[in-house]
Amino acid sequence: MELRTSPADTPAPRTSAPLLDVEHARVGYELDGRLQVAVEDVSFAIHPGEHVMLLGPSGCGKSTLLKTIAGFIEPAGGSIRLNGRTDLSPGPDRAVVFQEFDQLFPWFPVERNLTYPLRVNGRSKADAARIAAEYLDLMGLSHAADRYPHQLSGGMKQRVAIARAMALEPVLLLMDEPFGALDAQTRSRLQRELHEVARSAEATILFVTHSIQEAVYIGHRVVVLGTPPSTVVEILDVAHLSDPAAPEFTDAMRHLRSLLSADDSTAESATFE
Ligand SMILES: Nc1ncnc2c1ncn2[C@@H]1O[C@H](COP(=O)(O)OP(=O)(O)OP(=O)(O)O)[C@@H](O)[C@H]1O
Repeated sequence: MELRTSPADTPAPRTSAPLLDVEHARVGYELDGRLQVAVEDVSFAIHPGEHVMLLGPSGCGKSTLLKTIAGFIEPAGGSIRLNGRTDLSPGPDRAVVFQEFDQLFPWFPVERNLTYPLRVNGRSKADAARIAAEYLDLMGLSHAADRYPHQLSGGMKQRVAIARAMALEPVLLLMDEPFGALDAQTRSRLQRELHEVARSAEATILFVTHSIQEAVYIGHRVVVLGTPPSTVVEILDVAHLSDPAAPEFTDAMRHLRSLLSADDSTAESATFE
């Protein structure tokens, strides 16, 4: 099988202009007055409607990159442009879904968890209620609209967090291992749901994962990062792969596993599903 790859800093050509353009990004943390570099040199682009997966060993800087794109961290070098703009202070144009189950407002029922950020961002009461109902329905949560977060399973909480983020209709949805804390069965159900919902809503997504299977299933492209301080090892086109039973799907997984294990000598974790 021929795998479609693109050189690390020249993403496959697309007809539209990139929504997000990351060029030679360098990111680190100040410790004792010195910059500890987590991400050395990373370049990739995301076009409207694409789902780009960040895959790499533990500690290689996936979350750091995602937080930089969210505007929580200033890059130390290179450039990150969103719709041509380099001012990336945090805003509702980039909604973030995290791994933790406690990201919902515990004192609000599910419906209010969705309407509250919509109201804060200027939507009228009627609009917020209509949009919340639409996204709760999309994520199969209409029956749980009046429940409080503590009355939900872990999988339901993550579905609410995804519905809330999508309801903001961000230009870019940032997901940091949103299914990482779920049991295997719930995780594959949510992967299927996200696969369907994100494609039908034409959402543009940057998704951090440890799971090779998840990367190939949900992604259009997989950006593989190496050991820290990270650079891009390869960008793999997997847009045509959505059937986990297909031999091409297994071939892509095998290829990614070999890339990751070849680059895994100093990684904190060597396990990739
Ligand atoms: N707030 C912080 N202050 C200082 N160093 C940090 C901070 N957050 C992360 N780091 C360091 O930056 C590096 C990259 O961490 P990051 O969490 O981005 O990696 P990751 O690839 O997302 O890891 P994992 O897959 O285990 O979640 C690590 O060495 C980590 O210890």
